[in-house]
Amino acid sequence: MATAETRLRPNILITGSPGTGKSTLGQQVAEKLAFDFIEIGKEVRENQLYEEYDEQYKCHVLDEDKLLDHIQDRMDSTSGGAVVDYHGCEFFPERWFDFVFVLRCSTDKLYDRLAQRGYSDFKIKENVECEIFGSLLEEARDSYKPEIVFELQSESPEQMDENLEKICELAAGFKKSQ
Ligand SMILES: Nc1ncnc2c1ncn2[C@@H]1O[C@H](COP(=O)(O)OP(=O)(O)O)[C@@H](O)[C@H]1O
Repeated sequence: MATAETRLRPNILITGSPGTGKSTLGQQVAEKLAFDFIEIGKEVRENQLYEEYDEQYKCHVLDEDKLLDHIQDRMDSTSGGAVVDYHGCEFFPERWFDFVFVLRCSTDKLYDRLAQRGYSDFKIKENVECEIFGSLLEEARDSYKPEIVFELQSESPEQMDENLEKICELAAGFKKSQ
């Protein structure tokens, strides 16, 4: 079972409210570093890692145990190099991640992005409120050591580029900083 001390490459978690840009940025980070991109939503859908369907939210309810079992070998591997994207973080084993990035976005921009996705008013409101309260940042700070948690604004393409640079720089310094 690998830890930060034994992993050859860092494992990276990109979290934040839905619509903040996790999958767009995660894809770019994984490509630039030649890491594996683990998009949790996609893994859950493709491998039926869910319980019942939630009519109100129009989505399946994640089965956390099934998901953790499903990605465990990749996350515990000594080679590391996983970029994980999910709008939650407290149920992952703490040892899995060397860096946790929390994307943030203003509520008006987030509203537009979620409306463009065709989300219901109910679902938009829930997600925008989650962003207003900074729920994901709080969850990340409660779940991981403060020195590995980074808050990143994700409102413009320029910020997306800056975030990509910052993550790649930190990943490159991973072993040096141990
Ligand atoms: N920094 C950004 N600047 C401008 N548009 C962005 C930014 N980040 C994401 N977007 C756009 O917002 C939408 C949601 O992004 P996405 O990566 O799917 O979010 P998430 O994975 O967090 O749900 C997409 O249309 C994406 O192009």
